[in-house]
Amino acid sequence: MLTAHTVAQVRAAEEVAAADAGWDELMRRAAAGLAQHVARAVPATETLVVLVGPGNNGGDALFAAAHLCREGRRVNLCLLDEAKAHPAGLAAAREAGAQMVDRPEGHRHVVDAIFGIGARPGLAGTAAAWAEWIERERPFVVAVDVPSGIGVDDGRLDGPAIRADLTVTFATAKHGLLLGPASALAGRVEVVDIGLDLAGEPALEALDAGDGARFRDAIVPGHDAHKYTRGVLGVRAGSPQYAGAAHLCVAGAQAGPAGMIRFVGAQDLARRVVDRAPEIVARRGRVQAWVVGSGGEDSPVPLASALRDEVPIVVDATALHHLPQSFEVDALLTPHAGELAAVLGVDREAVEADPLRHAREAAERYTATVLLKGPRTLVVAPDGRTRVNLSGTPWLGTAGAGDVLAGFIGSLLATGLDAFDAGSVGALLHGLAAERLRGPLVASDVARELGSVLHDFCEPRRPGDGEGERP
Ligand SMILES: NC(=O)C1=CN([C@@H]2O[C@H](COP(=O)(O)OP(=O)(O)OC[C@H]3O[C@@H](n4cnc5c(N)ncnc54)[C@H](OP(=O)(O)O)[C@@H]3O)[C@@H](O)[C@H]2O)[C@@H](O)CC1
Ligand SMILES: [K+]
Repeated sequence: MLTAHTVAQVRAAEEVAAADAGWDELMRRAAAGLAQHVARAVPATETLVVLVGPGNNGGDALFAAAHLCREGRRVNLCLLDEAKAHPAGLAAAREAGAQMVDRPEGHRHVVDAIFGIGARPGLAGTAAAWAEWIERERPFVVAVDVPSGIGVDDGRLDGPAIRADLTVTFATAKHGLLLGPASALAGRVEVVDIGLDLAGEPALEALDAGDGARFRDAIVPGHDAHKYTRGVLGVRAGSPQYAGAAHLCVAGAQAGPAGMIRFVGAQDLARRVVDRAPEIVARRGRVQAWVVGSGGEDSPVPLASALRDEVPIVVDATALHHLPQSFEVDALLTPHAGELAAVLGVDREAVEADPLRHAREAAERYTATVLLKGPRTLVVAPDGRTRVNLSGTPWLGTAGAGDVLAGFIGSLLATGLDAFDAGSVGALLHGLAAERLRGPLVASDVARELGSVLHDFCEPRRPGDGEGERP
């Protein structure tokens, strides 16, 4: 799992660590970690150019340059302002053999240490010209801590910024590496431990494929499990106009861990669902969770009726039009930006400009977890805990993908995960399924892939497992 914190949180933790270890030691750790990552990512035969700004971000990179020179690498330095470059770092890099150059042009490998967490968004002057050169020539770029020029805390872009292939960030990721338009400039994110203690601080989290162990016990059936102990999911989705949504929501649910699915809907639709998926029980009865709304009729009845069961619920699509004032069960709302805008009575553009704030507002207002779909899906609990989903590809922007997601999350909910975990695990695996399929893809493909993605998440191969044991 990747975690991200705000600049204020990082600064406060740095003060504490520096009081103990000293500022020079923190920079030494940052530089050593940075040098290691650069050495791994860039072939030893290539000449690097380091773009050095006026602050400690430049200092980190200058000490890293000294490391790399001592390992026999060729490193050139391009200073934004020689008078302001970190003096000790500059001396160390030059003594180790780094050469000064006037411009980065001609290099294919770049270290961006213009600005770090001390920066305002947007680059100007020479730094902006460097960003434009990178945009044009697309050398391989390693950003130090953050790509220079991004809004570090909000992921905002306000003018030119550096586009990186790899960001080597210190202590924790920063919000702008995971959220908003800036997140598209971060590339792969690697975290270097410099000894800051952020353990008690609320964090923005991003689950990854390696996090299955913490959910395995809740998801994988034990040896004595039967269909009812695994959880029963009720699905109330689809309508005469959107019969496909019922099939896709059910397909997503069937890929999940619940033991049984009940489908509730008009007789004709229910018959068609059972024709395609004979495992489905088209009869009311007890359920451990509900999914309501995907492609469903636009009426208050389905949600109100499901809420009477007092079990956790996924509220999707048309059901979002009929929200109660506040939820008393563990609820997950799954809007996209337009739907969330309608829920909050604001413009879609406002939600797109600041998705996190709006998702938090809705979560608090309705006492529900909000899963805001988008290029970086957010999952926000009513108490403010927040996860961002980093998996997926743009091919996932396809009709019916949301119906599959709602069904799949419903199944996770029925099996016992809470809305926050079910939403974030569901979004992660849905995205991983799309990554495996590459593209173009359709929503049914995603539903078919999800079962095996869930299996690998919960029971990854261990070293020593025979190849080819599993299909
Ligand atoms: N503290 C620590 O212990 C550790 C810190 N570490 C490292 O330090 C980094 C933070 O360093 P930092 O605070 O010196 O800020 P940094 O981003 O390098 O530069 C700020 C300078 O840039 C200027 N400036 C900003 N924006 C601008 C703009 N748009 N256009 C033009 N100028 C702009 C700004 O000017 P000012 O706003 O003050 O006028 C100021 O002079 C952090 O990211 C990490 O890499 C690690 O070593 C671990 C230990
Ligand atoms: K940087």
